[in-house]
Amino acid sequence: YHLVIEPLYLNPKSKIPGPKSYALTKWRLALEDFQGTRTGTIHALHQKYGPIVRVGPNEIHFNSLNALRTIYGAGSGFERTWFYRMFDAYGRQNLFTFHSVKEHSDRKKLVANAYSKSLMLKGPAAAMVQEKVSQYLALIKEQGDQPHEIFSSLHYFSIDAITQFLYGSQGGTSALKGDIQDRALLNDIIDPTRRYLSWFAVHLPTLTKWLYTRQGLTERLIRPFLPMQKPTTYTGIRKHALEASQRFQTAVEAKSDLRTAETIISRLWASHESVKGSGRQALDSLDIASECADHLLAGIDTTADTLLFLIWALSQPQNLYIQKRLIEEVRTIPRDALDSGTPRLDAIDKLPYLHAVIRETLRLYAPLPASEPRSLGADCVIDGYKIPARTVVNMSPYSLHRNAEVFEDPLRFDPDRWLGQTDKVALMNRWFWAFSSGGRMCIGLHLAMAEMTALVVAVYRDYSTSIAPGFEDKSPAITSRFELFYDETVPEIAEHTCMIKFTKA
Ligand code: HEM
Repeated sequence: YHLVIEPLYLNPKSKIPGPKSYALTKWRLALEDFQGTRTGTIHALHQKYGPIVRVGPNEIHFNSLNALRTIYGAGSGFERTWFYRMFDAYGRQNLFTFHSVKEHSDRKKLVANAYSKSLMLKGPAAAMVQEKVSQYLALIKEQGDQPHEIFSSLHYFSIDAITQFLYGSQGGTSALKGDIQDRALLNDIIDPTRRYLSWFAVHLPTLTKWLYTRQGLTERLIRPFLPMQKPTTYTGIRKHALEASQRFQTAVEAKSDLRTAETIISRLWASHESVKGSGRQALDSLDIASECADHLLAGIDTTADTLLFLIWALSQPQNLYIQKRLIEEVRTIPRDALDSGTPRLDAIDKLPYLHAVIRETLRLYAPLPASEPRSLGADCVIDGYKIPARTVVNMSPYSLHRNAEVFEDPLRFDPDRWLGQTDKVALMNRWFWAFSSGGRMCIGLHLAMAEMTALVVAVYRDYSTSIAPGFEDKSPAITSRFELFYDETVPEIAEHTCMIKFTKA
C-alpha cells in the first residue's frame, strides 16, 4: 500500500503527469543525477508530458511562466530546501543556504547595497574590475601568437575580481599576475570526481559526512572508496576564505582603518560592531567568514564559465559575422570613455549588441542551468494542480531557455533574437532566468555583468578570436553540481579546456 498504491493512485500528486518509475522512488531521479543526465532528462520529460511533471514521490518539476511567478516571484513564501545546506561553510549558514525568508532577508540587508548597479558602474568596484581587465589583456599579450587556454585564464580573472571585491588587501588573489599558490586554488575545480562528491553529499549526506571525518586507521582503510580524494572541491578556496577573514579580523582589532574599506567583509564587520552590546544577536567571525566564502564560491565559475562560452561561441566559423558586428560596436566607443586604455563601465552599460551577445550566452549556456528546488509550508495550487505542503518544486533555466515556442530554433546561438522592442522580445525576457528571480535572485548580478561587459569590450576592441587548430569540433564543458554542460550540437567535448587564438586588431 505504502510503496505502490498510495504514491501511484491515492496521493494528490498522483494526478500530475510523469513516468511511474519516478513517482515510485526518489532513487530513479538520483540515478540520473549519478549519470550526470538529470537536467537533460527532465527537459525531455517536459517535452513528453508538458509543463508539469512529477519527477519523484515528493518532487515536481515545472516549466511555465505561471509557475515561475508563483514559486519564485517576490514574496512567494517558497523557501530554499535542504539541498542547499551542502553550501554551508565552517558549519554556518549563509545567504545561499538560509531556508527561512526572515533569516535570509536580515542577512541580505547587510550586503545588498554593496552589490547595487550604481556602485558597479562607478567608484572603487568599477575601478577594480577595470584593473583586472587590464591584467587579463596583459596575459593575452604575453601569449603572443600562441593559442591561449581560456578556461584557466578566465577563472584567474574571476577569482581575482571576486576576492578583491570581498576582502580587498586581506585576501585579494593575484592569479592573473602568475601567483602560483593563487592559481593552484582552482585545481580542484577541474577534478571530474567532484561531481561524484556532489552526488554523495546530496543523496547520502550522513554517509558522506562520516566518510570524510574519519581519522587514523579507518581513514586509511576507506580512502580508496571515497567519491573524491582529499583535498575535496573548494578545500583550498574555503581555506583561503577563512584565512582572509582571520587576517581581516586581526587587522581591525589592531585598529587598522580597514573597517571603512569598501569591501563586503568590512560591511559585515561593521554590522558585527554596531550591534555588539546592544542585546541584538551579532554575526560572529565564523558567520562573516561563511558569508564571504559563499559569495566567493558563487562568483568564480559562474562568470568565468559564461565568458568561456561567449568567447568560444563568437570564435566559431559560422558565428564570425556576430563577432564582426560586436567588434564594430565596441570599436565605436569614444576615446574619452577609456581609462588607461580600458573602457569605463558607465560608458559601456548601454551597448545593445554587446548586451544581446551576453544575454544569448546566458540563455544557451547558463552557468547554473539545473533545477532550483524550493518548498512551501502550506498546500497550494500551481498550474491547476494541488501541491501538498513541503512538496519539493523545481524549475530550471535549462528547460525555460529551450522552449521552442518562445525561443525559435532554441539550440542556435543567435544574439539577434534579443534586438528591438517587440512583443516577442518582451516574452523572451519573461522566460529568461539565468540569474533566478524574486527574493533569492542572484545578488552578484551587477558585479557579474560589470566583469563580463568590461572584459568582452576590452578583448574585442583589441583582438579578434578564432578556434585554435585541433579544437574545431570540440565544445568546452563546464561542471555544475553533478553534471557536465556543453554545446549539445557539437560532436566532441573538451572538458575544462578551450584553446583560442587571439589576433591583434
Ligand atoms: C554570470 C554570472 C552569474 C550567474 C548566471 C548567477 C546565477 C545565480 C543563480 C541562478 C542564483 C540562484 C541559485 C538558486 O537559487 O539555486 C544565484 C544566487 C546567488 N549568486 Fe549568483 N550568479 C552569477 C554570478 C554571481 C557573482 C559574481 C556573485 C558574487 C557575489 C554571485 C553571488 C550569488 C549569491 C550570494 C547568491 C545567493 C543569493 C540569495 O540567496 O539571496 N553570483 N546566482
